[in-house]
Amino acid sequence: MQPAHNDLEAQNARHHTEHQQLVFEWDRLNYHIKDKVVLSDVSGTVSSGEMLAVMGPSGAGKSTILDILAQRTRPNSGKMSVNGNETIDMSSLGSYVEQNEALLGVLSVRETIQFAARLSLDPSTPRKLIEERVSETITGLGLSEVSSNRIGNAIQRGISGGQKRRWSGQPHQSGVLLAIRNIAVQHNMIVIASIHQPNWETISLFDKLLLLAQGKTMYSGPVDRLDEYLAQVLERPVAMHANPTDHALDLINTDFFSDAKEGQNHIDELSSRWRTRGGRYNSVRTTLETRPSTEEKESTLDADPIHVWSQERRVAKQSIRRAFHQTWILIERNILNYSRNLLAYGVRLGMYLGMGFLMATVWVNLAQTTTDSRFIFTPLHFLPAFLEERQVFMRERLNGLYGPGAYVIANSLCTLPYLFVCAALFAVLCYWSIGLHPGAVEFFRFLAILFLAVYAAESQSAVVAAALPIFVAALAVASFLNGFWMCVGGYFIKAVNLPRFWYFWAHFIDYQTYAFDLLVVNDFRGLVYDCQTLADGSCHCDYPSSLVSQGICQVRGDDVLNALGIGGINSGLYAGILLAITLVFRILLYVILVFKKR
Ligand SMILES: Nc1ncnc2c1ncn2[C@@H]1O[C@H](COP(=O)(O)OP(=O)(O)OP(=O)(O)O)[C@@H](O)[C@H]1O
Repeated sequence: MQPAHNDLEAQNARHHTEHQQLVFEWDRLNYHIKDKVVLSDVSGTVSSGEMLAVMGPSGAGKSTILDILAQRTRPNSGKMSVNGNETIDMSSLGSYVEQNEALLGVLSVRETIQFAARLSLDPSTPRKLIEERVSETITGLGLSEVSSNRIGNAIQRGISGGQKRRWSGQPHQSGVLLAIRNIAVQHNMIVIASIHQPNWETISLFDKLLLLAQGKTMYSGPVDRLDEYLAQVLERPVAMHANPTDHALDLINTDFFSDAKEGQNHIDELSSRWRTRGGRYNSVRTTLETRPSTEEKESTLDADPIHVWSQERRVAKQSIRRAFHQTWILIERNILNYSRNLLAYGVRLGMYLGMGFLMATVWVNLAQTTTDSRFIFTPLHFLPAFLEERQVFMRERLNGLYGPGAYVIANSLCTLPYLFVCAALFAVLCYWSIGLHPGAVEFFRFLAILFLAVYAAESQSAVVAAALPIFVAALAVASFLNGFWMCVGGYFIKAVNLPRFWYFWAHFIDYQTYAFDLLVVNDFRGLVYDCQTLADGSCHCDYPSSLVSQGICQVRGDDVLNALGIGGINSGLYAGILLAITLVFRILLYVILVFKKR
């Protein structure tokens, strides 16, 4: 659904595709992982408007064959083609729906489908046409009544599990499948689904069946000829009123064989029967062997709408205009997501407010009596929301909707205003009650530094979660990094006293170093603090004071800064370095997402 450098041509091509008969074939696909044979010589075919069910016991290779057909996994050998054309980009032609489909819980059903349609269609597609498509899909899936309900997530309840499956197209119920079947027939689409233990009503909605066991083909052909195959070839006729697929699944299940070797022999025997006598059930045409020569192919290729469409979509994927368009749609979607997402921003805002309140009340007037002011940046609450967003990105990227560039730009931009609001509320709550520098310029500088530091911290968390998409693992690494940066940033030990090994590298790549130093300089420069007058009348300051020798029992802020070794820092340079570190995190995020496919 994604044309093109020439939009009109591309839409024509798409129109053709919808009304053209497609034949998707795969021939002798083999796949192994090390010595383990996962798929062995699996062939099959399915045409437009048809539904194919992939079935088999656990570990049969169902997920693997789907991954191969969707070009998410490369087979070790074998061929795949659409209308005889092997140079097909499946992500441009189809979509892949996984069992636990990642959706943004705070969007409504209609919004979710709308964004998916806008992301996949060409920028020039009229809004009216998109709305028509969206309405058709909602009606087709029987979701009209709940179309304005939210999908729901761990915190906010939304549509029911069954309705969610209907939207994501998980074929567990015959009602869902009937809806999918209607859409497939109406739009001349091919549907391939892995399905467990269907009843006869459900399986009869499928036209074809691919039955696998231990990676081998047990049957591949029309559903309504399965009982014939079982009776005539395997000599195991189906009992009257029994479900042929249940019978076939029982036959190929080796779980209850006492001996693994015996089970293996049983499957080998069934597989050999299929190889020798199954040909007439499997209607794989021989196009993969008798396809035209290269010259013939080239001359017919241009006229082939599949080829044209696929080419157009490939060009479209690279077009700058399309990239901008998609980035904009993602920004719109993020704004909706963040503004409604209690998990993503409600909790985080609450945390910043709580921290601000705590500092304001616990450390009240702290700065007037002592000369220590430190803030800790804990970006861990950012992880769950980022992981949800990342999952959605991975699915949409694998389906060819957009790339990591659009995602990272949209995420980086949309995070800014929300973090700014969090930082501003935090600053307003605690700045004056702690008794930080009373100047207005210093307040705004404080806010700017805090905002930059929080953004850097969140960017670091995004890098960690992008590389390690498991919540507890990301949490552990991000917590470790936070502790690490605190150690080398000069939080526990004055930076100048750090062991040289840590000081000369870790200290200077630590974003907290620059944030803390900037905050401390902002707070101390230009102020004078009272020191303690002891019982014997002598003056005690926490830091060496240039004023005590002049008979004044006070310490200048600049004396404190000199004692901390940061009296002479260039604030502009430090802010620049903080920005540069954040930029490096954002680039790293992009690079990780380019290479990480799941
Ligand atoms: N990355 C991998 N490393 C090792 N073995 C693997 C890997 N991926 C799959 N396999 C093996 O390949 C076989 C087929 O796996 P696949 O996930 O395709 O089966 P399945 O039919 O989808 O199973 P299930 O119904 O249980 O999900 C299994 O025996 C599995 O253990």
